[in-house]
Amino acid sequence: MLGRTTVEVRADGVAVVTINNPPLNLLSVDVILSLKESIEGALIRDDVKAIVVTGSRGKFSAGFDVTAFGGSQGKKTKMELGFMSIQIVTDTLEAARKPFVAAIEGPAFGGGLEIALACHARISTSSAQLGLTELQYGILPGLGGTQRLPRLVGLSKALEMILMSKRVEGKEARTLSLVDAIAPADKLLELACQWALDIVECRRPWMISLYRTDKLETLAEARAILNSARLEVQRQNPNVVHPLVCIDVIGQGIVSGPRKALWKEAEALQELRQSSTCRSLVHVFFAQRQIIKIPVISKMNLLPRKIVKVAVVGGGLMSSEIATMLILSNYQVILKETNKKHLIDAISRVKENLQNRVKNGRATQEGLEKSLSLLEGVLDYDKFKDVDLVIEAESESLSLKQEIFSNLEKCCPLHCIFTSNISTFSVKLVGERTKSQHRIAGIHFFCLSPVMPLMEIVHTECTSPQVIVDLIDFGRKMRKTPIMVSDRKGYTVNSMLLTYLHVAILLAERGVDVYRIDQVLKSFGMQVGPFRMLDVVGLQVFVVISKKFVESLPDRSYKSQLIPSLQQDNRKGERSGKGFYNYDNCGKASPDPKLSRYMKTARDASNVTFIDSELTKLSDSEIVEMILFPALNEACRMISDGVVIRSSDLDVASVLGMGFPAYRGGIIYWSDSFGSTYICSRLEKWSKEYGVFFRPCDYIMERSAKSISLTSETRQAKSQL
Ligand SMILES: C[C@H](O)CC(=O)SCCNC(=O)CCNC(=O)[C@H](O)C(C)(C)COP(=O)(O)OP(=O)(O)OC[C@H]1O[C@@H](n2cnc3c(N)ncnc32)[C@H](O)[C@@H]1OP(=O)(O)O
Repeated sequence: MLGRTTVEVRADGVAVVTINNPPLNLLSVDVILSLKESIEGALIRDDVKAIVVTGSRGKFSAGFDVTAFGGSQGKKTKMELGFMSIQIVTDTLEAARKPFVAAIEGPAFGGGLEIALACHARISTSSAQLGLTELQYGILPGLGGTQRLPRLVGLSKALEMILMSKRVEGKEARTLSLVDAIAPADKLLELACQWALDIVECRRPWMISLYRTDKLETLAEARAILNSARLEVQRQNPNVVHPLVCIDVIGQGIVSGPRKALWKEAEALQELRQSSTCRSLVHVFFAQRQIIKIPVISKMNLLPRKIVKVAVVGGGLMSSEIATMLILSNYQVILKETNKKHLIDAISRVKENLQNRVKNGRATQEGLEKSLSLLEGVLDYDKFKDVDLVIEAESESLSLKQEIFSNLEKCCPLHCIFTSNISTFSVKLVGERTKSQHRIAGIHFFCLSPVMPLMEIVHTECTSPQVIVDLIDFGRKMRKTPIMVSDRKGYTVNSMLLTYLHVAILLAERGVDVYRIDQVLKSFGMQVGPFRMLDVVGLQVFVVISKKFVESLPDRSYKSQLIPSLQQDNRKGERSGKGFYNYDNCGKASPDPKLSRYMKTARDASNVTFIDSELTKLSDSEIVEMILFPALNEACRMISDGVVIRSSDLDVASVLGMGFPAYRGGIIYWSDSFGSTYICSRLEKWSKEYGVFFRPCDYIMERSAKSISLTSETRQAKSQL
């Protein structure tokens, strides 16, 4: 269907071409063809002196509809190479004999921003969002962005923005010279039209981004910058090619001229959009958008209630981290402890967290003071009468938690939501002694929560839809991705993670080198290997969470003395300077040759009398399978138990909560590259050799028997939502 742009010619001779494909004005071949038609129409009209391009309803354009990318779907929109980028954007728009100005409000991402880059000037609002986000989908900017952005903001900045899919706000874009002026939303169109007329009257320069050189570094500098960018992406992401391809295309423009490079960009886009990396990343993108959709509740059209004041109960490490996140998200926070010294310690930790942000340039001293002014420490419940949300983060004692919830019911207003930052108990059990079950839920921030983008919302069968809507909104305001899980003793995403860590310990105890395991998993694409992860999380935290897991699910966990033996020697992980690795003053990790000593102690304690030569001979891919299939097994249990709403939620959870590589699509999606039969047979084999820990769950066995993939939704999930 064509006709996704409109044209209005104003009395002053400016034609306003509006991209009109709500809600986000996404681009498609049809929209681009309609844009071409509108532009050509305006160019041949004698009464049109200049053209302003904008988007309808306060949104410039969020770029191409990414469903057009990735494998077979991508082929549907295959068209003549370079048609959109060269024929339309470059030769029709940028080369036009009338000036074009982009008026940008809201999102201008990917192809949307690329259209704006080809205009002769750009005006935006200060809160507009601009970015070339294509690499996040395994492709590269395909409408000339690889050539125009470096020419507008300089090569270094452009590389940073493109390689990291970085989004900037209008005001930052102005300082980068990405936009020429900032205007308030209600004056944006007026200023853009005036600017366009000023270009006609030669009062402002007519800039063609593609041929600008004033911001480009010298050739020698450019080569050095490109080389270091190549090394960095190879170091960070050795398994994907699209960042390197993108750097090459940018480099070609600088060395051989932008026109030639536009062709190379078009060719590269054509190829990359059909890659499995693109398919996986597009899957993760949509899975992430799906995750907050709860079919039953969506139909109720409930609006989230405003949460202003949040109380955090408990003064431990986790509480300080939660309080820090809350004040950084501008919530008023009460931090409650029972003991004055603990309260002072907790507040000091919050201050320390904030000071670290100032030290590493992520916040200013003024910002620190503003954040701290939102925090109040208390020793009783007097100030709880107007809190909207309580997050209980006390130590893992059921009776203590139950007592706190009973007190909350007495001291908080009726609308207040009670949550527990739970990891090992059922939320229902925690709230059992109250009559407020409808407003009780779990919120699970993960270890190292300020950097972990995942937040679990644990609902019971009594949690009200309104509370769920409120908590999803709360999570998003905290810039977390909320995943809804049903009450299952807290072992949701953690059960995947713990299984992953337990099997790594099992292999290490039976002779596979710890550092090899880490290196293999890192090469596979995990953010960090399991042992490095244990050090980062802290061995004590692992022991506390793991203990309950082992107690409740002895068949699905592996008991080892490895970690206790390290702890006995004061090796507690990165924070203590030693764990599985040694850490220098800058936190750099290096392997420790003395580790074998602890291995021996652990082996003796577990009665593992010999090093398993079969295991020491495992290939890299076998190590990956042996460590990740049990986690996948756990994920499948969650699907069949209805803990999550849909299997793709666990793909997101594995990426954001475990550090699973997004370019493999998440743990369930990845399983399709093996098939259920292979996975089941491997688990069965290991189960015979190394114990029930590896036994495949019914879900995998059933699917294997029928040769059905683990991702296909043949059975209605049993989620309560
Ligand atoms: C050739 C070119 O160089 C290639 C490109 O242009 S690649 C595309 C670049 N564009 C992007 O990266 C933008 C991605 N989108 C976003 O970041 C966010 O959607 C946004 C910040 C623009 C808006 O966020 P928000 O208001 O929260 O809305 P959000 O829920 O994310 O999106 C609304 C709907 O649009 C969909 N959507 C958003 N961007 C989309 C895209 N680029 N393609 C397809 N669908 C998209 C979402 O899936 C969602 O669909 P649903 O309602 O059916 O679930």
